[in-house]
Formats: sequence, structure tokens, C-alpha cells
Amino acid sequence: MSDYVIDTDGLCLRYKGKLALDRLSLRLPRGGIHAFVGANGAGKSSLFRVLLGFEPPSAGSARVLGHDCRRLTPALRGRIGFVNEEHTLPGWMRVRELMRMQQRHYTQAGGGLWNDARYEEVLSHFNVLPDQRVVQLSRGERAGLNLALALAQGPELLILDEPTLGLDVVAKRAFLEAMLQASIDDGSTIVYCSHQMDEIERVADNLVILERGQLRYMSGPDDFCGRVQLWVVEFPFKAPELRDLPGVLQVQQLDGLTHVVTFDQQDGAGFEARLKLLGARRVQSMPLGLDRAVNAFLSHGHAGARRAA
Ligand SMILES: Nc1ncnc2c1ncn2[C@@H]1O[C@H](COP(=O)(O)OP(=O)(O)OP(=O)(O)O)[C@@H](O)[C@H]1O
Repeated sequence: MSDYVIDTDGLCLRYKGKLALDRLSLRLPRGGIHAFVGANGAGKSSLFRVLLGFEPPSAGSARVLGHDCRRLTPALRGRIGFVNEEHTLPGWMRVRELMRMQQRHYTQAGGGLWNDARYEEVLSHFNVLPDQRVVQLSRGERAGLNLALALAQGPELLILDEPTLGLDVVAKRAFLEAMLQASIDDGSTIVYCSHQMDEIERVADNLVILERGQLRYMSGPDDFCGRVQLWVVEFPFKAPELRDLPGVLQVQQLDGLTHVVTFDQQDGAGFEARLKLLGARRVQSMPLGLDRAVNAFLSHGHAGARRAA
């Protein structure tokens, strides 16, 4: 059995003239919650489509649960749960019928561990009646049903594309709790993408940052935040150009002070000394939350891409 639940090597996916995945080499260990972040168009959904066998790689390889993604058998697919952001479900079916169908499938297939309690718990946060047809549900209710079904399957690997988009705060919290529970109780590996850093901060064990189809960064969210630092600097006159200093991700002028976000400059002394040499009168440094840290990291990539263009 492969140690990696997902293993890609030099993976490329090209859509007519557009490189969505660019020589992506990525290995995710089994277990835990892996959160993918990246700007719009970074390639998150494209990666999921390749992993699920919906798109063949244009070059390189992709393996999921130790098997080539181009040759996933129905039995293997049964070990992988997937929820897409549109929450597509058969509209004509009643909620009860859909649940029974999934329940039967996942109990008989033996691939998963159907969990009634988890289904009921997640769905209880939505006003969904068993007799309603899927087509009659609101978008958020359909999302809730889809997530309840996916989490109740207890799949070995669960891939979720922006699962909480459009959910209210209570439903979102319930879903995150259930996701954590599935990861702990069933040992499911959960791979999901989101633009909501508060969520990722709360549940993710591993943060994966994609940029223009490439892997830019991977570690636990806390380790990532530990490497990003904000410096609030007072220059007596006009602030000098700081963007080209080593490790600088972002520079902003706010209320007469210069805010500099750096990566791997947390030893303090070296960077502070540089700022002082450049004429800084006062320097204060502080850690950043995940939201601002990721934002600075991604905006650095954006700026780099603009400069290269
Ligand atoms: N069917 C397609 N045909 C052509 N280009 C596509 C297609 N699907 C995606 N792309 C392009 O591939 C790139 C990656 O798209 P993808 O949907 O994977 O990004 P994403 O990271 O999921 O973005 P978002 O956060 O906006 O959902 C984008 O530049 C997108 O325009």
C-alpha cells in the first residue's frame, strides 16, 4: 500500500492553450485534513478533476490511493468521495430516496462505513424534509444534503471543492465539526480547497499553496504563520524602496507607517538591522494570522507575475 494518498509527479494539465497544472509534484500522506489555497485560477479544481479521473494528464503522472488516476476502477471510485461546488445531485429524487440509495450502496459495497448519526447530525442544521425533492431545495440546503451524504459515507479519501461556499455560519460550523470527526473517527483523508482562511486555521493539518498550477508551499498552517512576520516601520522621511529586500512579500503604507510582511526573516535581528540602516526610526514586529499571511504570500506571487509579464 502506498504511503501517499495523492502522489503526482511533473503533472501538467493543458486546456486549449492554457496550462492549468504546470509540472506539479505533490505527495500527500494518508490521514488528516489537507487544505488547498490559491488565487482564482491557480489550478485547485483542475487538480481535483485529474485526481478523480475526469481529465487525463497532458504530461506527468497522478496517483490516488496508490493507483494511476487514468485507470480508476468502480471499486476504487467507491473508496473516494467527492463534493463539487455546484452540489450536483439528481434533482428528481426525494431526499429520503437519495439517502437510502447511498446508504445501501456504501453498506453493501463494503468500501465505506455508512454513518447514520453523522448524516442526521449534519442534515439537522438544515431545514430539509425527507419528502422534498432535491430540485426543491435551496442552494445552501442542497449543499448541506450533499455534505451530509459525503461525510456519512466515511470514504478513505474525501475530496471537496469549496464545500462551505454559500453556507451560513451555523451550517458551516456543523460541517467543519463533522469533517473533523470523519477525519478522526474513520481515519479518512480529507482534501479540500477553500478561500476561507478562518476555516482552514481551525481544521487543517496541512496547508498547500498552489500558484499558477505549481506547488508554492506546503506545511502545517501554524508552521506557515510562524515563518511570516509583519514589521511596522516608521521612517522620518519618505520610506525607501523595500520590495527588493530578501524575504519581503508585501509593502504597504498605512497611516504614515510602512507595513512590511516578510517570509523567513523571523530571526528579527538581521531584518531589523537592515531597516535601521535604511533610516528606520522605529521598528516593531509581530506575527500575522493565516488570512493576512496567505494574502501577502499570494500577492507577492501576483506582483512577481506582473513584473515578469
Ligand atoms: N474547461 C476549461 N477550458 C479552458 N480553460 C480552463 C478550463 N477549466 C479551467 N480552465 C483554466 O485553468 C486554470 C485553472 O482553473 P481552476 O478551475 O483549476 O482554478 P481554481 O484554482 O479552482 O480557481 P477558483 O479558485 O477560481 O475556483 C484557469 O486559468 C482556468 O481559466
